[in-house]
This record gives sequence, C-alpha cells and structure tokens, in this order.
Amino acid sequence: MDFTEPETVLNLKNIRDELVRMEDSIIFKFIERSHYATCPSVYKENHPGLEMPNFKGSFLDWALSNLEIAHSRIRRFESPDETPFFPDKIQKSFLPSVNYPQILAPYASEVNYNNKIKRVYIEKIIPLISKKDGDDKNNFGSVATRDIECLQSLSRRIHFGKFVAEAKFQSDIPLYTKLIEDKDVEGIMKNITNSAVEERILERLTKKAEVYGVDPTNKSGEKRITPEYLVKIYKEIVIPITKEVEVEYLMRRLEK
Ligand SMILES: O=C(O)C(=O)C[C@]1(C(=O)O)C=C[C@@H](O)C=C1
Repeated sequence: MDFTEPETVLNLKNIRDELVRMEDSIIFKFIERSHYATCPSVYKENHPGLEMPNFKGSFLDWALSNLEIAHSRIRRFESPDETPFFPDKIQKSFLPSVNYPQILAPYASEVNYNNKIKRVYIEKIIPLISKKDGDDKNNFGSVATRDIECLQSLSRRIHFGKFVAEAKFQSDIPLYTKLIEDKDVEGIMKNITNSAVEERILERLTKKAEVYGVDPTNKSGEKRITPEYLVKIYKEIVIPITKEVEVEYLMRRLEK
C-alpha cells in the first residue's frame, strides 16, 4: 500500500492485509503494557503529585500531547493514515509537505474517534491487559510510554475504517448514494458488515494470542495476553468502533 498511489490504497484486499499486519503490532504493544500494573494515577486529571506545570489534564495527556506536538513538526499528521489525539495542539511541520493525492473525502480528518478510543482504552482495555491492579510509582513514565504506543496502534487501525468505507463506496456508488440520501444508518451498517471476515479475524487472533501470548518454550508459563481478552477487545471495541468510523465517514460522503 502506497499513499501516493490511490489505487493501491482503495483496494479492499490490500486494506484487509494491512489490518492483519496491524493485529501483530497491537498484540505486541499490549504485551509490552501487560508487564505493568494498571496505574490509575496516570489517567487522573491533575492528580496530586503528578501535576505537570502549566497543564490541565492527566499525566498521560501531557505525555501524549507533547509527543504529538513534536511529531507534528516532522509531518506525522499529514499522512492520511494518522489521526491526532490532540488536533487543537498539533503544529505545522517544518518539513515541506508531501503532496499526497486526495484519496479520502476532504472532511476525513474531522472523523476522529480518538477521545472515545482513549476513554475505552483506559476504562476497559487496561484492566484486561495489566498484570495487576494498583499504582507503581516508579513506572509511571514507562506506563505512559507503553500506553501511547497502544493508543497510536489502536487509533491507526480503527481509523483505517475510512479507507475501508471509501473503497466500499467506490465499489457500489448507486447503492451507497441511496442509503446516504435516505439517512439509512442501519442500512449502511448492514452493508458494510461482513460477518465472515469478522469471524476470520477473531479466529486468527485466538491463534496469534496462543502463540505470542506465552513463551513458546514454556507453555505453562505466565500468559501475557490471553486469547479470551484479545478476542473480547476486538469483538467489543476494535471492530465496533471501526464500523462507527465507516458509518460516520459514509454518512457525510455526499457533502459538497
Ligand atoms: O474488512 C472489512 O470489510 C471491514 O469493514 C473491516 C471490519 C473490521 O473492523 O475488521 C469491519 C467490518 C466488517 O464486518 C469486517 C471487518
């Protein structure tokens, strides 16, 4: 897939292959985070002892927003597959712009589910993947660093829904035009859903977690990420939010 060549990006097989590759990076990032405790203090706004100077928000927000500011200066968010968690804070790149061809609709960057992704990650995913409950004050920085990697991988995966949606729109413009004109959200949801693909994803994840989630030379050793949790995260969070992204993107697709 090459973002300077639209036909490679809007090919549903290429998109799905890319989604499969992203599974591996998500699993490995979860495994990195699983070595630590939940560390609730990292996520609390202005938590006593963890307040950052001139900043309102959590320790994680401080780390993530400052990293995004640095990355925006080197063009990260000009790439159509990158979505910032702090779109109001990022800055203009000092590198010249890459002239990406317009692949997605002009409003695509406004379809941003990162607040929801961050909330669900903190509330639902961290308790599943952390090794134990509680704070570990020597590791707050490491935890925030691992969280950022997990969040960025989840965000990229989920917002890939925009490319899926555009590819599906292009594959049947009359059908989607009618559904959008009728504001038929349920009809769009039904048409973008492919249960066989979803089932294959969950089956593959079960196998991957069985292999990557334990030390293969010591199968009875401590599990780092279990098939059960990984499937739950994809089934209840990752795939449903990807579909929300697809539906929101499509609902606006006729905007001039
Ligand atoms: O592959 C697709 O067709 C997608 O729309 C992506 C995806 C997913 O999130 O993996 C979402 C909805 C479909 O039901 C199947 C899979």
